[in-house]
Amino acid sequence: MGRTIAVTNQKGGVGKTTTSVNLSACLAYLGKKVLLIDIDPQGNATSGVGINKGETQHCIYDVLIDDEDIRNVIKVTKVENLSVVPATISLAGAEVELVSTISREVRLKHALEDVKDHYDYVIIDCPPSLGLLTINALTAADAVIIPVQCEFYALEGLSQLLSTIRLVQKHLNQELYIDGVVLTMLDARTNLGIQVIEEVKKYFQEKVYKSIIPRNVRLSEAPSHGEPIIIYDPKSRGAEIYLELAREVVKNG
Ligand SMILES: Nc1ncnc2c1ncn2[C@@H]1O[C@H](COP(=O)(O)OP(=O)(O)OP(=O)(O)O)[C@@H](O)[C@H]1O
Ligand SMILES: [Mg+2]
Repeated sequence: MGRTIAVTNQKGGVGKTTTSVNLSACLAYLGKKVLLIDIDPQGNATSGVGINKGETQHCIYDVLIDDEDIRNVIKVTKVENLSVVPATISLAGAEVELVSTISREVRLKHALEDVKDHYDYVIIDCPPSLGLLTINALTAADAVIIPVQCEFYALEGLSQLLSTIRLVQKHLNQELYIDGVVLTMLDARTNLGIQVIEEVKKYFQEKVYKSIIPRNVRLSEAPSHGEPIIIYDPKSRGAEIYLELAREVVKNG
């Protein structure tokens, strides 16, 4: 049976999308069948795997709000084994529209029931908020990956995220667990980065992945070419480290 993993942190710009796209592509590279779900109205994961948002008719919005069959929304990507459920700007309205919708927290979970078992991994790229879109992701997921940026305010907001996860566990998804915390954008030249690593390890202990993602220019360039790093520059440090992370995730189950 496949595993569904939500990549989440309500803090903006910590590496959620970079991790979702590249972890998905690396899992696919390892021979796993992967479905990447973009549930962020910014649609960065969608364009990050080479899907043109302007030419996308249906997106995750139609699934969540209009009960469109998710199978009609899935698109194949140029990465073998990797498909995507795209997001477009129309999703921006969903957060408000969901409020008055029946079973508003379980819409994604129900939509995935038909397709989940066709994939080894379903990876969900969450928006930078703890609203209903993220709640849908946490309710549909088996596990959570939390990217934490190696910078001064790294731990800020994490207690709010953890209490949201606990609330979801209590009321919506008892089985939800944290697969791991991934440290991102490490600048190894600074002491600050090392301090943050120690602090995060003290807090999350063995939940911190051994693969720590360094700042890598190739990782920041790849999205503008619509390619995950494993395609854009497979020999780069960014590709190596996301492949290592993918192996850790596979080892976890
Ligand atoms: N390891 C890295 N090295 C260099 N640049 C990176 C790295 N990880 C992410 N970036 C860049 O940092 C920016 C933010 O990353 P990303 O979009 O993945 O964060 P996010 O958490 O998804 O943001 P948002 O909260 O807006 O969805 C992007 O421009 C991305 O290209
Ligand atoms: Mg993002």
